[in-house]
Amino acid sequence: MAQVLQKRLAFIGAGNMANAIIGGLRQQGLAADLIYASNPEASILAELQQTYGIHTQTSNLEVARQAEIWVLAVKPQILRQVCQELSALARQQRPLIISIAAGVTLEMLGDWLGAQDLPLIRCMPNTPALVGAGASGLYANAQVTEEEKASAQALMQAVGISLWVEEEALIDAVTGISGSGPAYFFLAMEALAAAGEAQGLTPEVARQLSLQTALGAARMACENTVDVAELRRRVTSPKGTTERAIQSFEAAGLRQIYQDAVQAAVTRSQELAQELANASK
Ligand SMILES: NC(=O)C1=CN([C@@H]2O[C@H](COP(=O)(O)OP(=O)(O)OC[C@H]3O[C@@H](n4cnc5c(N)ncnc54)[C@H](O)[C@@H]3O)[C@@H](O)[C@H]2O)C=CC1
Ligand SMILES: O=C(O)[C@@H]1CCC=N1
Repeated sequence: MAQVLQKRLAFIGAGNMANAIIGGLRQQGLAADLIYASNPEASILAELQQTYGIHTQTSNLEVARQAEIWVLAVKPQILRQVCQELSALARQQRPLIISIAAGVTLEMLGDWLGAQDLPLIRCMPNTPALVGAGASGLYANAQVTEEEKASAQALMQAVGISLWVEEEALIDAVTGISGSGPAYFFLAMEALAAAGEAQGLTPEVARQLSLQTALGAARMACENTVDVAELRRRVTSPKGTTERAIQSFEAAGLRQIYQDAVQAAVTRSQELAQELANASK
């Protein structure tokens, strides 16, 4: 973090994910003065400015001009236009450019920015960054220096864990596991609460029991040195209630359901790359 504290950050696109990272950085004590964000919607910027005290502008160029690190946080389908808008400045200013867009390859980014020799990082974060519990995967091109890698690592570590992958294609796997992953756990919490309601609990009691159980299980899994499968076994008394529930999950093919769901997300990430490449032709 010490290194990033010296750097000015520009978030180009200030939606859900940028918000989560900015919120996490502010909670970690990063000075508001070092953070800039742009978005076409003035109302979004006003809220960000009010909540976090950061610099905001509707102009991407003005915000980018201020910063040494750019975080490209627009939807994949808009990123080409944004890169083209910033390309001359990128070549002149040579910031470290971090894209968090799903499915957008470093080669596409280089094409859209008009130069393949810019320092570019592909990063796949997730929204729990907002509460300092994010998980990010990172991949850098050959132009990124060790110092810049350390800055990107420190930036993402300020809001959670941050891991480098060895091949760019593995960012699609990261997207399928942790980028989209919070939604899988939210769905599990919704489903467990709904099952509680079906058993006669009030919605509020079912919701609280579901959420607290998810929190407790996640904390035990992360804070304990014991493997999660062993933690599961410790809940599962022989001939008891959990055993029946786990048998029901296994019979329904839950493990395969996870494999299929992650594969669907990874395939979509690859498809996005293909669609964006076709649209660039
Ligand atoms: N939401 C998530 O959980 C995650 C999202 N991502 C990636 O982050 C990126 C942003 O996703 P979200 O924040 O969910 O989307 P979002 O739609 O909430 O945010 C994008 C923002 O960009 C703004 N925008 C539109 N055109 C613009 C332009 N020309 N210049 C600047 N800003 C512009 C929009 O007004 C919007 O506020 C996507 O590429 C997505 O793949 C990555 C990991 C997780
Ligand atoms: O759903 C999406 O496409 C983005 C990328 C990962 C999480 N949200």
